[in-house]
Amino acid sequence: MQNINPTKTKAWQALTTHFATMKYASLNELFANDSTRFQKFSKVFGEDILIDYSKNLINDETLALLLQLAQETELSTAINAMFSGEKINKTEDRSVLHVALRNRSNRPVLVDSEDVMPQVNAVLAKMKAFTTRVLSGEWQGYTGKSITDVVNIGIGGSDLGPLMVTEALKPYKTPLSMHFVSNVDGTHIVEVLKQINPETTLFLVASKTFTTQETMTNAHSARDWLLSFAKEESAVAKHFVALSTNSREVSRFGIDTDNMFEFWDWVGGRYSLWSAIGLSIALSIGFDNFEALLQGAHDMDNHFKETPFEENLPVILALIGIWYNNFYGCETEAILPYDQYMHRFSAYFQQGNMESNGKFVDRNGDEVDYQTGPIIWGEPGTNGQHAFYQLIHQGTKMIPCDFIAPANSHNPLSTHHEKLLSNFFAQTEALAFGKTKEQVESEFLSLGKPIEDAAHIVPFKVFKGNRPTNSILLKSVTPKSLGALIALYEHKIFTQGVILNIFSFDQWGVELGKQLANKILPELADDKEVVTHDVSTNGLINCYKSWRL
Ligand SMILES: O=P(O)(O)OC[C@H]1O[C@H](O)[C@H](O)[C@@H](O)[C@@H]1O
Repeated sequence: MQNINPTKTKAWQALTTHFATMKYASLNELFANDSTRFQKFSKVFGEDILIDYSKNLINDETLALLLQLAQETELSTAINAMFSGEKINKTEDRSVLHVALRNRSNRPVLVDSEDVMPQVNAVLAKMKAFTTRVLSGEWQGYTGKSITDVVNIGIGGSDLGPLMVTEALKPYKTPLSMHFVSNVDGTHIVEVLKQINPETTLFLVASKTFTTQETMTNAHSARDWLLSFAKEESAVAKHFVALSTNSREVSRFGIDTDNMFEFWDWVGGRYSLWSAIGLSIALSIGFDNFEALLQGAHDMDNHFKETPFEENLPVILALIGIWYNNFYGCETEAILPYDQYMHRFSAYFQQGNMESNGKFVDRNGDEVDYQTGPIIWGEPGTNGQHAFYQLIHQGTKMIPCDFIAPANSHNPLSTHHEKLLSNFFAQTEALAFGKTKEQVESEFLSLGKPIEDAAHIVPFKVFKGNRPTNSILLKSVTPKSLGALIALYEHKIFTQGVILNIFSFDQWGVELGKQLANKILPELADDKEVVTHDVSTNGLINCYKSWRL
């Protein structure tokens, strides 16, 4: 795989020239001039996900040039390298194989000449057996009672994925009550402990490294809490399991490695919900549904691996993202699910995307002179409409948005879903086509008001439109369709990382803060004035010391 600077490709130069015209393009005109635009720029995945990317500031030439960019930056080679287990995470010397975790075809996947599928399947079998024991009531706590509550203790990828999926798939809930503790702020665990009974609670300590400060602190507090009731160290084995790659640290914590569900260094934290880290998902929705989630992702993996780029959905979405990020200069992208159950979806991909592609050094180790990953944000609709959509519609920044909605609600209550979807359809229409001065004026006239009386207000009611969106309509949110949707976004991020010539699977950017916090922590142990930092940091620490009770 070569490390190609995308800005030095022929396609990039051609895109720069093309952009000089396209920056004046109008969605109104693009639609008016091509009645086949929806057919051309939308695709159905499987039979239950429609992706409409026609409301983007693109034409045939834009896509052709972007596809050429993917060719010139050797995207196919990179895709093959990932799927075949090459160590494409070069800065950590690791393969990137979350796709192996959901490889339902069991095609061999080699890491250092060894097929990883037997290990993957063994852990899945262990997760299945465990889930069955917990759900059947056979797994019992220290007083012989069955489990009613599960607390996942983890942070980052060991929290966001399982939390997002268990929320998104709540309609498939087993009787177990799920809780998630991530923040080292004691409030998080204290509030969860108030809701649970030590005799019937199972703690899943979810940490790839098993050294993460927040998770270890919360896990120790949970263990102390349990032992304050159970009194016997042996209770720990009945109430704690570990999801990790680090068996040594798991044993040191006091969890029997029989109660450990293993995964491997070739699973990135933010791509780990498919691994043992997904145990909370399996307990929350049952193992068959967890397998359906894997299947959905596997179907998307096959699509990504085998489909020509011009039909390849993750590739198309990635290229459109690059068009806005690197040519229009858009700094952010919003993900807006019109599904209350998916309320953590944008938070999940905030980590997925920003931790993967928020890099300023390219694969040669040189500083880039172009934009890398965008800022990802979002909230569920229609709440966002009543909060920040004003700026999306009439602000001075272009914010490409993904609108996601299910055609069928799990809660078809009176007209709620039609109302929700009418907003979903209306918003992308309004963003694309806007409302002209003439339209505003004719609205006044139709109310019988003289236009002179309204003139002062007209400019404020104009919507310039031309604001790009993708619409993703799912038949319904099921384990399988959600699996495919998550994998779609994962591969979009991968594609952008390859084209932008950065390493998407490390996260060195989180280290410095951790390092400094480790230095500061012992300085907080006493009341002595701190003078070892810059004056601002010293001032803050010393003020804290003087205020603390
Ligand atoms: O699973 P763990 O090893 O506890 O790591 C939890 C998280 O911490 C780190 O700071 C990384 O930025 C994340 O990618 C990771 O998911």
